[in-house]
Amino acid sequence: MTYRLVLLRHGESEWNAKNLFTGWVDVDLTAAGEAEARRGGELLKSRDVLPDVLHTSVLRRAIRTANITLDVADRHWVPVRRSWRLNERHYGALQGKDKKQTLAEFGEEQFMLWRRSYDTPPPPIDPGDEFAQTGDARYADLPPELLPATECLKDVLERFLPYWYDAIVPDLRLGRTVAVVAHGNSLRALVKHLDDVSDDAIAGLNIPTGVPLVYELDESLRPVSPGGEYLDPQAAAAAIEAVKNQGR
Ligand SMILES: O=C(O)[C@H](O)COP(=O)(O)O
Repeated sequence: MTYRLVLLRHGESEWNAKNLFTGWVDVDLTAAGEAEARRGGELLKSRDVLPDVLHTSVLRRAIRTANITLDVADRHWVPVRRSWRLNERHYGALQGKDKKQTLAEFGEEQFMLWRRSYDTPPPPIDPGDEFAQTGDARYADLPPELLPATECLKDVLERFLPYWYDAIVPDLRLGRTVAVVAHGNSLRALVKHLDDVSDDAIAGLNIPTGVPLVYELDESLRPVSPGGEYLDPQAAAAAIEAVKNQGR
């Protein structure tokens, strides 16, 4: 038996369009991002990849992408579960900063370390910063030690995996087609786990906005085809290049 998993990064957000580091700042989709979400739903419907359950983060750009995509695929009625554990990587003191300016100020090596390395987090955000999540109601029940001030990708994987094993895997084992609608870096963390990508090689992996990535998983929940299959490979390749070159 194989298990079907659909990964989808939210559509273009307002801060993606402005080239700002976003992290846990709760920005909305742009009109283009909404159109990407609709296209994602059309692709799922046309390829008969129909989610039976969906897991997403507690951030608007992912939640709205999930709602639009499900609606277009006529799957608006399936259960949706939300967790902070699927949030984008917390970008620390870089939240709200311009990517181009950050590259110019700190140079290529530091920029790439903060943006794409496995275990180098950006500087922590000050709790009083306008882009910090201090007092955010959605994290009120979170033990303080779990609320990040910054994260590297390793941190994201460590807080994602409990949800993967406790919430997503049981849905897969029931034979359900499971959609995970999340963020560029939380999905990079999951892909690293699924495809066993090395700590060095993960720096070269980028996830496009709005293009469904379908994995068929074997009994050990390992991909039958490493890397999965984008339902629109051409759109995915173009969007991946755009993500890779952000800030340049
Ligand atoms: O949080 C952000 O800034 C974006 O969603 C992801 O940004 P990145 O592709 O620069 O990591």
